[in-house]
Amino acid sequence: MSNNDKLLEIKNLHTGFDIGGKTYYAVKDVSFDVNKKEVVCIVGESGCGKSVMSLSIMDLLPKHNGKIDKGQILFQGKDIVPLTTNEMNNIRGKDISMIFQEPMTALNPVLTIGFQMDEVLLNHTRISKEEVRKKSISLLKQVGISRAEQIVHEFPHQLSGGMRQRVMIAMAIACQPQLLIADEPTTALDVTVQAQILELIKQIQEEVGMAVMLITHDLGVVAEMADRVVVMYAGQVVEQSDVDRIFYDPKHPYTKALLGSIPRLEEKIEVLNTIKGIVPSLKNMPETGCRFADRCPEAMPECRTITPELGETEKGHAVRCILYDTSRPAEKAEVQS
Ligand SMILES: Nc1ncnc2c1ncn2[C@@H]1O[C@H](COP(=O)(O)OP(=O)(O)OP(=O)(O)O)[C@@H](O)[C@H]1O
Repeated sequence: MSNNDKLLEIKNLHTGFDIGGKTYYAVKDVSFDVNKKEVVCIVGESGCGKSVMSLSIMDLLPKHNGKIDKGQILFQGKDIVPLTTNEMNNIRGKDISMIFQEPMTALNPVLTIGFQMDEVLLNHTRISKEEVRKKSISLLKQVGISRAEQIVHEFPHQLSGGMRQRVMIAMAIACQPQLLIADEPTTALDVTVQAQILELIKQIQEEVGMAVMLITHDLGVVAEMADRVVVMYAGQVVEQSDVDRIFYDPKHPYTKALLGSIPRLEEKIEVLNTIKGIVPSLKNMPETGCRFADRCPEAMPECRTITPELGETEKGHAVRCILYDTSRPAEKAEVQS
């Protein structure tokens, strides 16, 4: 992979929240890349820092207590962390777009769909008002809305959840972004509609040639969509690799536990496997040792004293676990087999 293929490079990102005068990190030392035209899925349970990480990229952190403390976010080779609000407004919606779990919260309830669609194009392009409306209608058609000419005059509440998500996708792709960030885009939808929306994202990703960073806790979605997978736990990347190796050769005990909690059709299950315990809250994050140790079936005493680093086990496959830390003495390496 050459440097020219890299679209987004997140390097040692630390995003913290000020709570009672102390900074607590929801994202701690996160590094990964998204290459041009690829789909990278970010997985992990609720509270692992997936949303905070994507809001950091978009400069949409809550201003009153959230901030990037350290690290870089290179977009097309340029660090976007130091950019001003105005400079970020130019990038957001044009080069990087985002769709959220609940489109109703992202759409303005008192403005028509057409008005909101037109606004995106008017903000980022120089085409005339008539052209803008034509383009809005054609974008709505592109996302599978056949009554586009009528829909532009309707308000968000007049549409179903699936239709609203289609509108959000149309708005997100209006300016042909290089990167679409989709944060749990189907969680609020019925199962059949979920499949249609994922299919639509995949189809548009291929048509437009954009990269997609898809945040999900659903490994079925990952299997369907991902080229590469980044597994997050408690604000850190614990494993990343191409999708096949995540499913067929997972290394980190957390990844294995996530995979173990997927119900399989061929197995008669009495009790659904779940991962025991919960993701620690920001205030209860262990300062040293592995953050997963308390829930890890493979934990050893050293896991509570040695803080693991993310290291490559083979090219393109990185794991944050002392079982796979090749820089450690040989006796540890034996545990791997
Ligand atoms: N504004 C905030 N102030 C303080 N803590 C916050 C804030 N927003 C998020 N957090 C905390 O940051 C951590 C990571 O949250 P985040 O929403 O990124 O998790 P997530 O993996 O996206 O989960 P979900 O799938 O539920 O969205 C959590 O412990 C959360 O409580």
